[in-house]
Amino acid sequence: MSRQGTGNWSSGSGSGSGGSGSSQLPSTAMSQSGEERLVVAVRVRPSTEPNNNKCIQILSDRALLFDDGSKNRPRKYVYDFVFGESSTQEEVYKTTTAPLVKDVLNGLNAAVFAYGATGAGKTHTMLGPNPKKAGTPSSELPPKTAQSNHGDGMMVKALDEIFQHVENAEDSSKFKVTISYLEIYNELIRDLLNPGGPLELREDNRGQKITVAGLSEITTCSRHEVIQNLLKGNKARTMEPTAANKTSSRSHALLSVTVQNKTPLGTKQGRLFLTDLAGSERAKKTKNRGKRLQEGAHINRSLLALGNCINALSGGARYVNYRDSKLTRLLKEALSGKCKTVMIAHVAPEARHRDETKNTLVYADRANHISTRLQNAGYIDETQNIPMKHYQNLVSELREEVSRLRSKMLQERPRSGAAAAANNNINDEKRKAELRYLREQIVHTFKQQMKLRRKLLEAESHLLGLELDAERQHMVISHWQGRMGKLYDQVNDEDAESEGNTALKNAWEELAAIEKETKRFREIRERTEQELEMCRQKGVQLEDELPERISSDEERELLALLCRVHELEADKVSLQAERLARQAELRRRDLQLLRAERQRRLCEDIISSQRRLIEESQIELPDELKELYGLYQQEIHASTVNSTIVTPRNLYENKLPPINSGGQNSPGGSSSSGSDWDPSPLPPIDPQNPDQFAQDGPDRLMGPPVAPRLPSIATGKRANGYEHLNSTSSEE
Ligand SMILES: Nc1ncnc2c1ncn2[C@@H]1O[C@H](COP(=O)(O)OP(=O)(O)OP(=O)(O)O)[C@@H](O)[C@H]1O
Repeated sequence: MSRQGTGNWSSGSGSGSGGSGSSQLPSTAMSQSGEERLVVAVRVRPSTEPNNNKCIQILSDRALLFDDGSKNRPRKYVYDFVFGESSTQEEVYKTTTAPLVKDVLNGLNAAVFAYGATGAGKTHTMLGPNPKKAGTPSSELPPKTAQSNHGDGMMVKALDEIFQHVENAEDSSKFKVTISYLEIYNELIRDLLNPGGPLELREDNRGQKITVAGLSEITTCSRHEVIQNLLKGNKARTMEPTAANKTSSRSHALLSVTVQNKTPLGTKQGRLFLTDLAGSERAKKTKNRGKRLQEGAHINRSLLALGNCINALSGGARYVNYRDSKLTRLLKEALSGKCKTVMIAHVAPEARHRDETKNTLVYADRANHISTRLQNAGYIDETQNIPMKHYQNLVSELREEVSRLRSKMLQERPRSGAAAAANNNINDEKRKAELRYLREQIVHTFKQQMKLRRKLLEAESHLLGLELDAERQHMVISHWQGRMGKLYDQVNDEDAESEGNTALKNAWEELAAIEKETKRFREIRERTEQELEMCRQKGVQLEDELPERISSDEERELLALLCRVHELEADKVSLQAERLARQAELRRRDLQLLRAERQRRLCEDIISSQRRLIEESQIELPDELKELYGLYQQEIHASTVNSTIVTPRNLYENKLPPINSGGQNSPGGSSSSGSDWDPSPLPPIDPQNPDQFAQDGPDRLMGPPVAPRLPSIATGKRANGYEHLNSTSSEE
């Protein structure tokens, strides 16, 4: 067993793809277009009341009736699956989680999360009955003596199946299974495998890769060990008795299982996220006070953030705010389409719980409308910072082709009748013409292949550019929406005249155009890939005809020529990829700079305001603060001393650097405390223009919205040389 202190929560390149894997999920969940709906199951826990006063009636394995207690007719709800009170853990597992486990073993990502009001049965489904008190689950026993593991929850069952698969594999040493297990309690992340202080959530500057700093990851080949750890983690989880549930989970628990499998093509990686959410609750009903009440508030807030994301996603919103809680940040990948996701909503059947039950059913109904486009299954990408996988694939394809041709060259082929005859009569005109024709055909196919490869690369690079443009517009939107206290909302036309609204409106429009363009180029890429595949097959077919028609030496010569062409092409693609990677990196850094600049401006804004407050209130500065101002002064001094050209402005800045962006104060300009450091050690501010910074502040920086670097897309064409990619034909 090994522990690592990394805790990379997002999946890296091991991304999901629809289609493969023997999914048992309903056909409605997967459409022909590759769009995938979030699968929603509803489980009704057994009633705890002897009377038969229930608000739920099961109609079928997909539908139920809900009676809201009013005079209205009971409402019918339809989901992907409905599990009644007598449903077993095994049934729930087989239908919801087992298909995902198969996908994970195939290198895809998948997630299951249990949702519902407190006491509705989430923990029972995910962990089994009484997980805190659980002694030895049956699954912990060696397989042959296991009597029954019917009670185990989805987590144990999934781990069990994964390890069974590994044990049954021809070479189990090629597999690596890693788990991490955390809880979010009162918006703090705790490691359940190695309990200690709260852990920090980090994300890369593109907001794509989420990591939990210091989270332990346990890598093991032993099923026994991993389940032991899971049980240990469950015991460490925060659970307290409440009026609503004797063993109420007061935290969200997130288990991540990563399976790596070494294959001849590289290491496949799939990841399964299993989440037991804390239950939503009503303070009145749970009678919670003090600490319990505070916990409840945190739980509800994060579930509200999750609900907002579900609403936004189900309504087809283009921008979804995952940032409102740690839970949504960690579940971003599960919700946003990078993996197959199943939500198991839990409800209590008793009439007295009808309000909570209704909320859950409506929530689940909304979630049922979320559809996403899954990404292809992936291999671990060593250069995760640069999305150049496509180029690497192309280069390795070409190299594979070279080695295939080489081995063909070395093969001793039996001379066919035609070839032998050819050797006997070297001047046979007909044979020569035939050979010429064949050669031309082969060369033509290879030329075509090269052309298609180039087209693919161009489309890929254009898509990369669009991705960065979209990122830029998202930054503008999040900036203005945050600034104006709005979330997810599109701009209302009525108040569109303010600067912020104009910036937002433009950014949304720009984003819509970028999305349209992205869709178009994805289609182009898909078509080109298909054409390339057809072309490749044609080439192979022509090569196979060679031995029938020409002599061994001629064949070798031709194959050697093709090898050379491929080698040159592979080198060229490598260089091209490197150049594009650098370009992409530069553009990404541009974005980082913009973001850093925005933060810097905000900091300066804060410092200036505080500074004004200090001076106006004539507060004596603490020594540490004086020291910090001194350092700040030195920093600016150093940067101006390093500047080679001395201008009146940096001469002035040497002496008295303004705290804000500088340059606006006239040399020797007045500060509220005088024109020099004495008596105040503080840099001057301009009392004539207190809003000077506000004018030059981050709003200015973020708006007017930053236009994409690529030429305008409003015309439907980008004047950057990509128009030709619209053509679907691979003809010259
Ligand atoms: N399907 C089921 N079969 C048998 N017992 C169940 C089932 N579902 C729930 N229970 C029992 O109901 C009680 C409450 O369930 P559980 O603790 O799983 O709810 P929960 O939704 O996780 O609540 P909380 O959000 O407060 O943690 C437990 O005693 C549990 O054993």
